[in-house]
Amino acid sequence: MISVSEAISYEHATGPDLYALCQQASKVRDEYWGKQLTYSKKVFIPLTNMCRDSCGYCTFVQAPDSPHANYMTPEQVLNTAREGAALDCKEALFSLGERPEERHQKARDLLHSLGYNNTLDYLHDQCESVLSETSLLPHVNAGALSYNELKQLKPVAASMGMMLENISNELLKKGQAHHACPDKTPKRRLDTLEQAGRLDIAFTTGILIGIGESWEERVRSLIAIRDRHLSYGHIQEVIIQNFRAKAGTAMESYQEPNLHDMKRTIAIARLILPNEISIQAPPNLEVEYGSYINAGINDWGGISPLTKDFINPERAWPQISSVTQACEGLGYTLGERLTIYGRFQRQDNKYLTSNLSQRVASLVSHLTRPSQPLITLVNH
Ligand SMILES: O=c1nc2n(C[C@H](O)[C@H](O)[C@H](O)CO)c3cc(O)ccc3cc-2c(=O)[nH]1
Ligand SMILES: C[C@H]1O[C@@H](n2cnc3c(N)ncnc32)[C@H](O)[C@@H]1O
Ligand code: MET
Ligand code: SF4
Repeated sequence: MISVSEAISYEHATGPDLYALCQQASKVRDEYWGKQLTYSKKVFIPLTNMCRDSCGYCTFVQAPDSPHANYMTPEQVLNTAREGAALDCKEALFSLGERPEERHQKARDLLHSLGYNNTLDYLHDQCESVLSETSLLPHVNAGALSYNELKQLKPVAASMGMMLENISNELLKKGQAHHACPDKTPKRRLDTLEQAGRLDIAFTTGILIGIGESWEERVRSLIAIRDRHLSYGHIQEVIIQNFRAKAGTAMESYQEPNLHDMKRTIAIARLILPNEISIQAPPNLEVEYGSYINAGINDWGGISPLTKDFINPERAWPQISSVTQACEGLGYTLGERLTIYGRFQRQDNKYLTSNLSQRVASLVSHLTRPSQPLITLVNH
């Protein structure tokens, strides 16, 4: 494992130094994960786009006076899930704004008309409905949650997630990405990781890069994730996500991270985090996403044949056949996985309630196998 000071020393690595770093990370990936990359075939369910936070980079959030500010109805949720199931999707990704009812009257009114006082109760029931009415497995990405909230959701979600974003307190200051965002304080985000660990929830997290943090803060954020995992063993994947500047946001003119920065961060993540944690980077936020492979990723995250990426709606998903080609060109195969990784799926284990465990087991047999048989060269 790489030391903190060595990781920090790679801040400006380019040329041969960056190449060597990526080679080292790829070797570690190949030894643990082999020559197969994965993705999860999913539908996106943006349950509500209202939020009490206002992150400087976000276009997902809608102000309450916007005609687009809404909650999806139970019918819309089920229709999306059913259409996804018909297209062979296995995951329903619930992604939503945080506690909008604590700030906006409109959110309270809409929730009341749906019969609820609280977004997370509504989320719980919509996950339950997807579970009982379709074959999809819910994955919940609802931001920072308390112990009791996570506990309430665990029986209706196969896995959950929340991007740590970054542990930098500097980002909370005026003019910075997380100013006046109560759910983006490093304290609340780290506490969510901790509570998910106590509850044995297979958990996805990650860092958003290029939002005003320093390289050292990026490294320290990865170490903070590693430390929570070393206590509980519950982190299944870490997403390295590149900030994309969006028109109309506070950060519309902010510099986006470049490909070198992404590769450097992916490679450092692979070397900092324990091998069993999957390293994921999205293929729709970078034209040259194929070069993430040689930096050490083993997963592309969710890809949808039906719904757009509502968080980055201007960035279309590549065709799955294109991702397959990118993998094969570098000697890798592409295979489908479930939202909960294999390591957490064993029957009767602590990560899944028994009904979820059965659902997971039956879906495993329907996964699309890798694109082509692996040809192994044997050295005598
Ligand atoms: O399509 C997206 N999927 C996102 N996903 C879903 C991801 O692509 C996978 O579907 C799941 O992680 C399942 O492994 C997230 C999941 C999390 O738990 C936390 C953050 C994200 C962020 C995104 C995102 O920006 N866009
Ligand atoms: C769900 C996740 O989406 C990410 N997210 C939100 N806005 C952007 C953006 N402009 N660019 C890239 N990622 C973004 C955040 O990391 C959030 O936690
Ligand atoms: N609001 C949650 C978060 O920021 C999830 C969706 S972000 C568009 O973590
Ligand atoms: S990124 Fe998430 S928490 Fe921040 S404003 Fe958007 S929806 Fe809200």
